Amino acid sequence: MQDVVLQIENLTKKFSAKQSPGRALRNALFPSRAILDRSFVAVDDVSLKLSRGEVVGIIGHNGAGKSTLLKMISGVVPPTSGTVKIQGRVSAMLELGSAINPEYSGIENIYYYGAVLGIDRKTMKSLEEKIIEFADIGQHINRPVKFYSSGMKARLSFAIVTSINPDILIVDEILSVGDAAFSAKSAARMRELIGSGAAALIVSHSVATMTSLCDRVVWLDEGKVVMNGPPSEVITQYSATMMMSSAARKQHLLDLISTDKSTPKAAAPSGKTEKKGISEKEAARSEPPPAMIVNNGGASIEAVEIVDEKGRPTRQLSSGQHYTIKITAATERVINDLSIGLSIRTRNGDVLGGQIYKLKNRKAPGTVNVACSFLNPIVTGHYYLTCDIRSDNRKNIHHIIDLVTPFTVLSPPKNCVGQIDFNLSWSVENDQVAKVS
Ligand SMILES: Nc1ncnc2c1ncn2[C@@H]1O[C@H](COP(=O)(O)OP(=O)(O)OP(=O)(O)O)[C@@H](O)[C@H]1O
Repeated sequence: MQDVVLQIENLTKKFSAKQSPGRALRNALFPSRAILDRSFVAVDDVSLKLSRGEVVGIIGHNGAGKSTLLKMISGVVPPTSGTVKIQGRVSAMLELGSAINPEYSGIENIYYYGAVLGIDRKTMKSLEEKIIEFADIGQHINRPVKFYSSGMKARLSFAIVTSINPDILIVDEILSVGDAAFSAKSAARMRELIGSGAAALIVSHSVATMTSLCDRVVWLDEGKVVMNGPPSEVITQYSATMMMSSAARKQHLLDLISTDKSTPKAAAPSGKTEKKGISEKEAARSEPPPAMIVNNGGASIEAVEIVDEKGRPTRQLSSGQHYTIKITAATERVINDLSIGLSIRTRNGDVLGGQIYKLKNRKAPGTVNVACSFLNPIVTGHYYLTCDIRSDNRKNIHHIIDLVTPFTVLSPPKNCVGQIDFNLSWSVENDQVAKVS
């Protein structure tokens, strides 16, 4: 297929676990009981295709092999076996700041990073102004990068790697490093590149990034592809394993890997997925699926949505405005002492706040619509809702849905720091001016 810009086949990376000096001495003293070096497989027989105009996300727990895979594709780490075929120019932003020289200034790094990407000085000179404008770090551009914050490094690196109009853009966890405004700007720049025919491979731990940017998501675990398919399906399964015990998780992953190999839809995911006339990316952006964690039956959360003051569903909130979270719950039988729990979670999974609402005893099965209104105190950022329904003084869990209804708060600048506007009321109580004699 001529649109394929990246094709990797059976890619494997083995690292050999280094012997510690203590182990070497022990082995020399007791050769019959020597513990030999064991090689460790970081990426295990991965095959993948990437076509023009496609954004593929890679998710997986820490140590799953995501970065090693990107490094092999970028040519930084040689594979142990397998092949990588690339059509066109690759521009990679790997571990934050890894291609940046900390002793050089931002400007000098434009040329240094350019050289790493194989771009000559003259071309980088013509891009310098554009890069500085996108990075938008003011006078810091003239200071050595060793004094930069991680957000500044991300801004500079992203500005450089996207300036050269690559055919394949490879980005490792950048979009969660910068602030909300920079994340939005980076996402827009990425869409612009994709619109002009590039393809992108991104690693992120952010479910929001995956659902809003990607056409397809590849889930890696212990170096193996567990699933490769539409973001909604992969993220739902991935999120579901998060709360499982390690034994249950292992079994679940084995089931998924075997299903993935035998299911053509999941195993051969090249090209875009269409869903009722709109792309999966659009579908996921407008209505991300619930990531179900626990479903013990009896009662369930059927829907969670945020509406503005006029009752319009929204995912773009502003600080200081009134919103209502509408929850639809259903009960299958008579259950007393039912309560609904609602919390707002950050993109890292931390709970920003939440509350429990006790429902009146229900005499028959049915549906109940609950609304909770609030004056939004959040200033900026990306968030999710987690909602549950429980009984018996919260001890009996019927249903938990996690990481649903992602929303963004982008408010006009105020004199606030942090995520919450406490709406502080300031006054001067005593202002004595020393008399000048
Ligand atoms: N140079 C190396 N030598 C030995 N082991 C390595 C090396 N690089 C990575 N590994 C190991 O390979 C495995 C995969 O690492 P990798 O960085 O690719 O994971 P990851 O999915 O990107 O993790 P994270 O989400 O934490 O960044 C890990 O167990 C890591 O310790």
